[in-house]
Amino acid sequence: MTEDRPLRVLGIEGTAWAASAAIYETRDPSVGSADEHVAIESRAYEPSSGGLHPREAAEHMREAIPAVVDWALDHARERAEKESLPGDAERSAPIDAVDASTSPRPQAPVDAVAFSRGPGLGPCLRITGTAARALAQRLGVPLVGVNHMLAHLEIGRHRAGFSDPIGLNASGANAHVLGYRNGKYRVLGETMDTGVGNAIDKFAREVGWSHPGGPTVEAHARDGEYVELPYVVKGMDFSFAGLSSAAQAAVADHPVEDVCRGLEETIFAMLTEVAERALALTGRDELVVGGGVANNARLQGMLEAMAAHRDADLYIPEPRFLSDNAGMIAVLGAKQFAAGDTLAIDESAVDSNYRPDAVPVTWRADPPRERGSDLVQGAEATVTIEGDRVVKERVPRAYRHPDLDRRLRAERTRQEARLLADARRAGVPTPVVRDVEPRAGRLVVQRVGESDLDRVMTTDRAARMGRLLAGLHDAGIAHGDPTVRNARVCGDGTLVLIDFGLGYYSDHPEDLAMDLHVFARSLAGTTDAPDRYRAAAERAYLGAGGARAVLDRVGAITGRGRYQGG
Ligand SMILES: C[C@@H](O)[C@H](NC(=O)OP(=O)(O)OC[C@H]1O[C@@H](n2cnc3c(N)ncnc32)[C@H](O)[C@@H]1O)C(=O)O
Ligand SMILES: Nc1ncnc2c1ncn2[C@@H]1O[C@H](COP(=O)(O)OP(=O)(O)OP(=O)(O)O)[C@@H](O)[C@H]1O
Ligand SMILES: [Fe+2]
Repeated sequence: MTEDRPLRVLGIEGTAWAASAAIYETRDPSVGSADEHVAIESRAYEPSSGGLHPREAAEHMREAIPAVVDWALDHARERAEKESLPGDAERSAPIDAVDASTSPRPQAPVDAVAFSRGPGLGPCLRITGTAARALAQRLGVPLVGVNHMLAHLEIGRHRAGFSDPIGLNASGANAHVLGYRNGKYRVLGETMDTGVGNAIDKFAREVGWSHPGGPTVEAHARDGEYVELPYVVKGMDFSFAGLSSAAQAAVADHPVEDVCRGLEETIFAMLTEVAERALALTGRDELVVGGGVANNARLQGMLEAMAAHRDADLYIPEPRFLSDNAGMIAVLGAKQFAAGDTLAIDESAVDSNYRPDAVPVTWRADPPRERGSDLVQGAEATVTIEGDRVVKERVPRAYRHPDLDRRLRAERTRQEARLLADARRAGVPTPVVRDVEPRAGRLVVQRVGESDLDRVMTTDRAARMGRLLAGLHDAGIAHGDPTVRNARVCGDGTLVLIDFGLGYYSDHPEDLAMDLHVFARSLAGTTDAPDRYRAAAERAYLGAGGARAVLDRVGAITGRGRYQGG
């Protein structure tokens, strides 16, 4: 902003439970700071019983949105009156003499109105959208449509001053890990079923606790002993459905405090693990977190321990920016407004399934891309090269409960050794296993290849990867994590598959399809021509026995990340 008066943006949030409005005032929305001005007013909807009822929530929005917006406008007017404006002639110009796109806020207290366009509950979104449109028109200022999920992460990037972090969204209706690349935020991993907050809230409701259950579960977990529950991570995707039902069943045999502890330990270890995998895959060293569940002290502690372990910078926004709030909408709205990313009223429809990776990112530049050092720091193991051997050690993870940690390290080491050998016998190139000590989490294998695939990706190599997966699947093995970092390229161009730690035996199309999905995801997160590589791999994969059925499932998985409210 070059003018001497600041930019002031009104944000409105109303996707599910929080009716919220905020005023963000700044001289430069590309630079955040801890003392910048963000004023937020929110009214929470409390369900009469059970979980969120969309109709009731919409009724709440109808009542509360006008009230919080009035509060925010009053606040903006007070701020505007305090501005010293020597010679600010345009402020008093009549509205119709000024082109709102070049010189906004002729008389209005704000320069733009930003609103949550989705994802969220349809009836709530429509009320919020209508309010935002009416207000922008009445004030004669532009309207900005904000993706709620990106707002959850951009507020952290903004306040931290990070340039290119990985983002972990831990909210009620969602759970995903995002990384920016070439104009879009790419989904690196996400829940295969419910949102993380919903999974916890559902368990809490079954136990008879009121909504939202997250804070109640947290309070009980503090006095609990860990109990084992299903831990499901596939590549960088994860699942909570089986976990929720197992936790409900476990209440019959264990004190509820213990089940709460098991639930938290398991769910948050899954989220921390995928966040770490995303950092390792993309070679980044900054992490931001967003969403209501990120209020949880145990999740925060796990992420802190993980980040410290790998020397990454972690930023957790203050609580008022974690749970749904209009402050994050106003801040991202201001960035979009400054980039000219505004909406025509007749193109401003809300979208209850608005995916974060569907948003063209107008407000930030591409960072310089380099993969730092050659030091090998996998997501879960330390890999040491000793001559023609590679020693892979699954070192204990301090963020995990010791019982869960022991179990995962031993299981994965044992399974990896078995699958490497079986794949090899089936004709799929893998390193020869020299030694395995599951309890120590230690595996010694033959050193293979000259480079990881991500560094030397070509269409031909993508096709080779497709053929290797076809061979593996014909042998009844799902790799579990076939990213571009888990294939090695030899001098003659052939590929060798490594890292079977998440692999398992299966011939279900859904499981096998996950492999192709994980590979495609990793292409989008690390290369510049993901669609071409993906097409080449899938074409080559057609050589596999049940290829058609598997490829059909891949399509279904890719389209799966829908908003699941309530
Ligand atoms: C689309 C939008 O409407 C939705 N918003 C949303 O879910 O509200 P949010 O404020 O981000 O998160 C609410 C969730 O956050 C959980 N939560 C709040 N405090 C918690 C705590 N201390 N521990 C665990 N969960 C907590 C609640 O139980 C609830 O499930 C979303 O972002 O997915
Ligand atoms: N047999 C091998 N020969 C040569 N290099 C290897 C071998 N095994 C592993 N590496 C190198 O070490 C890196 C990490 O190994 P691996 O993927 O097995 O560990 P990880 O911790 O499970 O990693 P991630 O979970 O991030 O994929 C590989 O990307 C590769 O560069
Ligand atoms: Fe949210």
